[in-house]
Amino acid sequence: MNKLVIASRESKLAMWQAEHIKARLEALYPQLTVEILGMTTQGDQILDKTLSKIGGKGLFVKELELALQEGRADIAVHSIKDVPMNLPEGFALAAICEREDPRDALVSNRYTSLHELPHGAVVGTSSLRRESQLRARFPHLVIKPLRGNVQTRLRKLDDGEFDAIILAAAGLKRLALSERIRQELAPSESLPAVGQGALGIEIRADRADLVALLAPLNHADTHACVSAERAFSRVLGGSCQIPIGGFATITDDLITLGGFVAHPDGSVMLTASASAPRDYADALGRAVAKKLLEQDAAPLIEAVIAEQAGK
Ligand SMILES: NCc1[nH]cc(CCC(=O)O)c1CC(=O)O
Repeated sequence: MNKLVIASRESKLAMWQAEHIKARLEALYPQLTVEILGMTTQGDQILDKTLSKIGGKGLFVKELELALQEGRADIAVHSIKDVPMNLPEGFALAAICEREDPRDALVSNRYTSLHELPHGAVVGTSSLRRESQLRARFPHLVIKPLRGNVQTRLRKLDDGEFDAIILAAAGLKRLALSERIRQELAPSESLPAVGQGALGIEIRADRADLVALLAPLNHADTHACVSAERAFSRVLGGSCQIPIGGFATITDDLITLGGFVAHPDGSVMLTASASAPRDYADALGRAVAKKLLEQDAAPLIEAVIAEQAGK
């Protein structure tokens, strides 16, 4: 193989990620030419509705998968956070790359921490996960929807529409915008989204030729943690239609996974955690999900989905 095409969304962050993978592949394989095919997805076009109402994460990956299907591209680079827990038939994740900072970050032009935000302060986020955790701890804040790519969200903050916004630290760091971060939120304050901060490389499942080529991009520890998180979310039907978070760390080959599901208003917050050896990542994810189901997560999730559909 002497030429490889990467399918990517066209946002600055997605392009940074694609360029990053291109540079890594070219360093590994000096004879390989890597091109980037930028494309707009439905998720990028529909900005007036929250993701949970327009069909969720799949909208960011479908067009890229079509390019793989039709042979216009060989691999697709995604924020793994945006990749549905179940890939469509015929696709596979060939690598999960080393995680950037997994935390959520507070960005504001006036306040330097969540605790400083006064009664009635307006915080922008369209993530039900971020919203539920904020409302549970800070019921005096007003949460308003905020969509668009990272630059769009920062512009809306700077235009004065919000007192603060919450973004993933990883996206800001990759775009060299870390100076915008006022506070990194510890996982105990804002449990990250499943897969947050990690990149996933998707291929057509029949492209066995790519598996060995991409193997050096896989990061074993990140892969183990993200597998546990995704197995957890998969059991609970995780998507951006429900407030759900899952975050795993690994030390000495032992993975520790914490997860939650909640009501968007923060009135109910079910949490669970467990540890397991690295070879049992999927089983660990399922076990933590089972602990939540034992706390009656299923009727909560059902009620939340029904409420969201009615909005
Ligand atoms: N939902 C959009 C999205 N998908 C991936 C990232 C960047 C961080 C990452 O790689 O997880 C973001 C932006 C954000 O949540 O602030």
